[in-house]
Amino acid sequence: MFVCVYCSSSQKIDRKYIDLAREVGAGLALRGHGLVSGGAIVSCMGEVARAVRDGGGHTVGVIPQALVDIEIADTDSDELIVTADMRERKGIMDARSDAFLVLPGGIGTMEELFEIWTSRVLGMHERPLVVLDPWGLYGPLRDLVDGMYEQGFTRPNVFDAISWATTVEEALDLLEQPTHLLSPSVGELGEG
Ligand SMILES: C/C(=C\CNc1ncnc2c1ncn2[C@@H]1O[C@H](COP(=O)(O)O)[C@@H](O)[C@H]1O)CO
Repeated sequence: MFVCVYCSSSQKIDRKYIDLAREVGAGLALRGHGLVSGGAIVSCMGEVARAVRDGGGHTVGVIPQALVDIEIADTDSDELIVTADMRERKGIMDARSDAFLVLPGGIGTMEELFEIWTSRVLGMHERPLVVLDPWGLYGPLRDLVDGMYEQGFTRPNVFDAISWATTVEEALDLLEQPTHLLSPSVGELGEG
C-alpha cells in the first residue's frame, strides 16, 4: 500500500511528536508500505519520510512550488511532485494513496483530515482513515463531533468513516484492515 501521512510542519512542537513520526515511518517500511507525504523536510513531515527511506521504503512527496521556493522540499524523496498550489497538491496526494494516517498536527493537518473524512462519509471512497493520537490532542475534536451528532448535524456514519489509535502498531493494523463503502443516504440525517 501507499499510505498518505498527514502530520505537522511546525518546528516548535515537543520532541515526542517527531519521535512518533519516526516510529510511524519505520513501521510503514517494515510492513512493506510506501509513503505519500506533503514533500517537506521540516518537522514530522520530514521525519516520517526519512524514516521510511531509512527502512528501505519508497517515498512520494507532493509539494507546491511556493514551498520549494523557500527550500523546504524533501529533495531526497524517491519521487518529488511539484504542484502549482495547495489544492493540486491535495488532489495528487489523494489520488496516489491507498490509505490515510493522521498524526498530531495543526490546522493544515486538520484541513487534510476533514477533506478525507467528509468524502468517506459521503461514500466517495472506501479507503481506511486512521488518526494516531497517543497523547489526546484530538480529544476536544472528538467531543465536538459527538456534540454535532447529538444535535443532528452529522450522520451516524461519521463514526464509521474513521478509526482512532493510540499506538503505532494499532494504527498500522487498522490501516491494513478491509473497509467498505459507506452509504451517502440523506435519510441517515433523520427527519425534519
Ligand atoms: C517554513 C515551514 C513550514 C512551511 N509550512 C508547510 N510546509 C509544508 N506543508 C505544509 C505546511 N503547512 C501546511 N502544510 C500541509 O498541512 C500539513 C501540516 O500543517 P500543520 O498546520 O503543520 O498541521 C501537512 O500535511 C502539509 O501537507 C517551517 O516552519
